[in-house]
Amino acid sequence: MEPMGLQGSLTFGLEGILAKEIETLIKPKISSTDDLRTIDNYVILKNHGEGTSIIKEVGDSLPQGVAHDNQDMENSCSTQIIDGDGVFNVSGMENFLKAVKFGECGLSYAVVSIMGPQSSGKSTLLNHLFHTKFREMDAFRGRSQTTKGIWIARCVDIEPCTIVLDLEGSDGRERGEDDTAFEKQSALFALAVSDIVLINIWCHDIGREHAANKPLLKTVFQVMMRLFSPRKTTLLFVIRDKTKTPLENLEPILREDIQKIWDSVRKPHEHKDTPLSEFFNVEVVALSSYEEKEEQFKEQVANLRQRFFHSIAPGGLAGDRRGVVPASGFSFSAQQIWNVIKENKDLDLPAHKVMVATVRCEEIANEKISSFSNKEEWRHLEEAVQNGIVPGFGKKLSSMLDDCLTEYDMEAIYFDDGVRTSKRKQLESKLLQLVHPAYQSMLGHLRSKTMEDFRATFEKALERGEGFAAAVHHCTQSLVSKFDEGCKDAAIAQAHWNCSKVRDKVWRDIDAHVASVRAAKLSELTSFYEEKLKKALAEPLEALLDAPSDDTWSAIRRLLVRETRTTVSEFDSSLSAFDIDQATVDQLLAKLKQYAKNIVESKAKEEAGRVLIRMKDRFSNLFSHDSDSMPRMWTGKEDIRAITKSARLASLKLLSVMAAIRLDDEKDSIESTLSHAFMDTSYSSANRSIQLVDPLVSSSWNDVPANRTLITPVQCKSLWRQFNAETEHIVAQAIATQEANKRNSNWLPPPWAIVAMVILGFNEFMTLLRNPFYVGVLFVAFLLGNALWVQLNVSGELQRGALPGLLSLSTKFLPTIMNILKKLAELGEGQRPNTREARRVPELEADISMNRVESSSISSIASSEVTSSETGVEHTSPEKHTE
Ligand SMILES: Nc1nc2c(ncn2[C@@H]2O[C@H](COP(=O)(O)OP(=O)(O)OP(=O)(O)O)[C@@H](O)[C@H]2O)c(=O)[nH]1
Repeated sequence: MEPMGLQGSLTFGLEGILAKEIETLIKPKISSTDDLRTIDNYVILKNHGEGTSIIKEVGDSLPQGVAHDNQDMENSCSTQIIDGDGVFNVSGMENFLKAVKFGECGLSYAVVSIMGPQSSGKSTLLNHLFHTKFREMDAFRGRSQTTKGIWIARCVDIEPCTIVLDLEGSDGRERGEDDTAFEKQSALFALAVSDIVLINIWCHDIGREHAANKPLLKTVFQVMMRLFSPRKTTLLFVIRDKTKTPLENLEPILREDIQKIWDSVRKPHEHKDTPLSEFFNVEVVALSSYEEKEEQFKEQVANLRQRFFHSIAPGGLAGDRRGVVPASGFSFSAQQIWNVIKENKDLDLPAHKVMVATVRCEEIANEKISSFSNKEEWRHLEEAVQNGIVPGFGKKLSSMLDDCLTEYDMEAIYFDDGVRTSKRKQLESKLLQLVHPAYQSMLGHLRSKTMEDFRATFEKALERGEGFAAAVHHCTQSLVSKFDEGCKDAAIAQAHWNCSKVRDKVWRDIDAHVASVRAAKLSELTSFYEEKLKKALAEPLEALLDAPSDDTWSAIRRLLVRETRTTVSEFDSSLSAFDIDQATVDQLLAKLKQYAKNIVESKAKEEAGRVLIRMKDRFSNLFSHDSDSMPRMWTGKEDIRAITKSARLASLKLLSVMAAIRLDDEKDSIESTLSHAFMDTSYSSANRSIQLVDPLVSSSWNDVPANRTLITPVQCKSLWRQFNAETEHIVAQAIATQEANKRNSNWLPPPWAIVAMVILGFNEFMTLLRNPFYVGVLFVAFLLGNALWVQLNVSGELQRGALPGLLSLSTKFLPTIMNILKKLAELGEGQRPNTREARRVPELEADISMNRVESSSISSIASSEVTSSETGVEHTSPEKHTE
């Protein structure tokens, strides 16, 4: 089955012999598309009976010729690299080199080229010598030019890899004497790139004055002078159609011809005396005619072929070659050489070599960068490092970079040392530039992880109760050393990057965090001690300011100093755990001290706002109670004026105490000013008329600064006025009560009633006086009445008022009567024992006389009684009484 579309691809663009060949040779042999495959840009027809063939170059114009090969495609294929118009086929050249895997050869390759007159059997020789398939002229068509431009092919089965250039034949008419002639350009090109140059000459031309090969040789030698540094090329003269004259005879003649041509060539000054051997190794070989003695020809060619094996080894055909361009740079080198030749410039091969090395190393380096960035392993690593810390980051990346650099080294190994090294450095730096963001993100992760860990560890350490400074030190040390380890792990061997900047940032982060925690803790601590101080001061202060006196401010000062000292000392010792500088400590302590003062001041201000109530309370208290804190009874004996004055004085003192804050123990004249103004009546009245000199008409005290003033003079004045107004009614009430009591306590009838009673009751009075019984009864009644008066405290009770006095007396009357009767009864009882005692005296005397009689009989009992008395038992024994 003939594949659809294949027909088109085979015939498309094919022309001339090629089309004919395909039509006749290939097409009939294609049975399936399986016969087609591609190598790089070539469509290959395989296994069609005569080997493998390139049938089309994909995406490029069809080459002008395609060779058929009996071997595998990789072994040989021919390509036109420079066409007849001198255009370099760049893609053709590169595709060819790729197809024959030339780039992998390093320096282990040889380049052979062939020059010679047109139709002198060059292609025939190459095809037999190297098993290439250059197009040969059809012998039956006659001699005409078949090879146009320069063709390239790989010599089959020759090691090392040898490629051969087939040059367009010289036309024998010395076309173009100038350097721009294609013949000279191609000869220079062949000399510049080849290690061995075959020069085809007809045997019959040897020794002839006008031989066809003479212009060619002249050209070769002339252009050789344009190479600054010759490559020591081997010129292998191939004598074609040798006659019966032996080579031994021909060779000297030929060498003589060559020498003559060499001598005749105009040389630059520096090469004036340079021998031919300095530039060339001249070898000569003779071959029989291919047309007439084909077998001999083949045999001789086969022998010659042997000389191309290992031609670059010392002693080989190209053993002396110099300045070889590495195979991977060959294509570029050839292109550049051709460009220089086309521009008609001299060829500086060493400089050219450096240039090739520069370009090729650059290309290799770029390839390596691009292959590195597309590498799966690198992509994974780059992605992973975006998300977090990658353990072994440095090691992995270093190894990847190392691999990349090693690949570069391997590919660029044959290029100029200096160039290679400098390009390697560039490659390394570009690679490092490429991986630097990943390294930075790795450090970034390390930094944030370190900070995260530090926060957690530090918090735990503080929770455990570790001292602040100690916790900071230990956590910082451990985490910074962890960070350092992380940096070491992330370090890229090729980079020698310094992570000290990030390390500094970590330190700064830690410092900032520590500072913020320290500030929070200090604020907590300060609040704690402030609260403590507040608690310690508030209640005593309230108590002190509740009852202001002369001693109030000194007591407050003592309280303030004591509590401040205690709290500040505790605060100071707590601060020592924070390891902060002394200036800050002093500042904090000063702040706490100031806070204590502020508490006092604010409390004092608060109390100063209530001063009027306090003054009134104090006045009311002092006015209504006596010195024993007993409520006053306004009986009439009290000096209300004096009491009022004293109470006002006390209230005035309270006002003067509360008028200013006195924490500095400085004396002031507030009290004297106030008492002078309010209590000194003469002063007050005098000044009422001279308002201008009133010291209280001012918003500040003379000797007290404004910040310590709680109540200004003018406020004092207003307060005092209000105080007087609001306490006046108390005094008035007291005076009224006193008057009322005075009236109530006067119980005697008026004098006129007493006189009337005396006059009218004189007779009854006299009657009573004349009757002794009445006198006795009256006396007893007086005594009883007097006792009752005293017991009932009638006068005292009545002082409280008539009705309450009578009520009180009525309740006390009966118990008092009972009390009096009881006392009288007890009095009676108390006199009775004396009577009994009197009666007991004669009885005792009788007993004593009786006891004297019985004394002897009871002496024994007495002794026992004495014993008992010695034991300390107190009693009244008969013997004691006897004694
Ligand atoms: N007399 C003689 N003719 C030969 C020899 N080898 C080849 N030929 C013939 O010379 C003719 C030209 O052969 P090619 O190999 O095409 O010659 P060429 O030098 O490559 O030709 P151009 O590429 O056109 O310069 C052909 O007809 C060959 O048969 C030889 O050794 N002696």
